[in-house]
Amino acid sequence: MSKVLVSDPIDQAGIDILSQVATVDVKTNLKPEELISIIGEYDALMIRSGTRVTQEIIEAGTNLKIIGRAGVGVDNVHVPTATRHGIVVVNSPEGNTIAAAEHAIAMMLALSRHIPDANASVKRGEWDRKTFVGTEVYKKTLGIVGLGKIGSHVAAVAKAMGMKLLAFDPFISTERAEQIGCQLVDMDLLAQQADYITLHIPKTPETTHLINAELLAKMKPNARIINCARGGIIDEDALANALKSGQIIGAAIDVFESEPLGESKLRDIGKEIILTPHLGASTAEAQVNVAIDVAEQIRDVLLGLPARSAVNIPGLGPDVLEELKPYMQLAETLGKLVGQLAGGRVELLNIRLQGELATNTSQPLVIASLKGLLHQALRERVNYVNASIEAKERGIRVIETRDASIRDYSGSLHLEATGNLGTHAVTGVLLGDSEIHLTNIDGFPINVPPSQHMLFTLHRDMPGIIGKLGSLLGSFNVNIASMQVGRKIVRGDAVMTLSLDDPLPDGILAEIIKVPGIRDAYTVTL
Ligand SMILES: NC(=O)C1=CN([C@@H]2O[C@H](COP(=O)(O)OP(=O)(O)OC[C@H]3O[C@@H](n4cnc5c(N)ncnc54)[C@H](O)[C@@H]3O)[C@@H](O)[C@H]2O)C=CC1
Ligand SMILES: O=C(O)CCC(=O)C(=O)O
Repeated sequence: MSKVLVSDPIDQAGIDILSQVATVDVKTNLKPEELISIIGEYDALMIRSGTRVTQEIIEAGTNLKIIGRAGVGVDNVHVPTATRHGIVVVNSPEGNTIAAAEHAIAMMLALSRHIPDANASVKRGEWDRKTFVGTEVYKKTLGIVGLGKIGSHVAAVAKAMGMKLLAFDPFISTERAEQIGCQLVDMDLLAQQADYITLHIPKTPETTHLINAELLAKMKPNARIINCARGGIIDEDALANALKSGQIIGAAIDVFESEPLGESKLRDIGKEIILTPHLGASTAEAQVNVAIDVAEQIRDVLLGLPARSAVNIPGLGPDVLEELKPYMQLAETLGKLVGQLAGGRVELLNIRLQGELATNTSQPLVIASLKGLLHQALRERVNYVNASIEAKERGIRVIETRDASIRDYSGSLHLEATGNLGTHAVTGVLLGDSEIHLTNIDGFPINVPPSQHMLFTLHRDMPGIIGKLGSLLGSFNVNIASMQVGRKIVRGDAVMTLSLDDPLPDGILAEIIKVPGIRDAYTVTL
């Protein structure tokens, strides 16, 4: 049975799902060296934001197949190292969207009405109504930095509260922003015009210290800033100075450059600042959502299925994945087949999406084809995560083409591999929803389902040849499950496809090639 380590607190709903397929150990608050010393035992690691999954931890996780982040941000996982080692990294892109958006709104209102300090003062026994006069958000301008999932929900709620919305997000179209009711502006204009700024962007080299002394200086003197995205997007020293000097009047911060927050100038600021300990996702609902979302993906990957929200496998949204899963299986099978037919070192893989398949996204099919192609060389070391990198490192060029006009089946996939030993091509289709059929080998039409052990011969179509091959296989005690000949013209060249019950014994291929009329023979294990 597989083993999963859960190293941050996650909802029981997630543990229950993992327990269906694995032994689950929950060990929280581990020091990095403790994690390094035990991670080698585990097939999967499930975390929240508390565990930093460093390069060293990943390298020590020699059995790891998947790291699941129960949340959005994967900045606490060294994703390039995971990718390099073929480890899938998954997250829950939407499970805590509402929670984080509502926290940002709560922070904005709490700042505007001084709720934390008013509450503390009443609890101290005071009744001070003058100090805590607030401001309304109605008709004020909210500048949203990052108009993704959380930013968009913040926009919807803020609009309903009567706020004017500006947004800065270089990766979103004006039309999309308008749909959400936001005017897209550049960062400087947003800083100059907003009464409130709320951050909903990932931490990247471009966004690190995006809010710095220079930008804070451009903000209105009565402006407030909210960060429920990631620590480090705001320069904390610059923010502390801007608040102390009265350059801006308020900040509400949920995420910090270093967490848990240690010594910090931010702690010394009074009622102008609200600090929460990374609570954006901490709602009962969000924790159930992210735990289920990520646990299901870990379960699937441990069962050999692809994950729906892998951050290091591009282009696999849940809908796309559901539709393409059977085609990925087809691509992988064809990749294995053409790789073994080509033998030797493959230098070029041509992938053609045909018929209805031509309208689909190709990236997952390319990845699955490469995974199949490299299987012979790398076995279980190659997976959906590292197939593209491994192919690149081996100098395999990939050319993708589409031909919607090929209509012999509703959709088919054609792979052609060229290597130091020649070129081979295979075509396959799905019958029904998921039954794979091979429809062409090296230009010869066939119609056979793939099987674990297969033999292909290139021969002259002439009487007696099938019988001779059958007797030869029988003399080696190899049982033929099915056989089919594909030819273009009668008595011309032909391909024989045999499904065998057993693997071919060593040395038999050389004997097969000696049969008069047989020019070549290939054995394939799928
Ligand atoms: N405080 C907490 O507990 C939580 C924090 N988060 C954080 O909130 C942030 C936003 O999450 P989502 O909305 O789910 O992500 P998302 O991916 O849906 O949206 C992010 C948006 O930022 C934009 N963006 C990227 N680089 C940018 C740049 N340089 N300048 C301006 N915009 C840029 C993108 O185009 C995208 O629209 C993430 O950092 C995530 O980790 C998410 C959940 C909980
Ligand atoms: O796990 C948490 O509570 C933090 C969530 C978060 O920051 C995220 O999902 O990006």
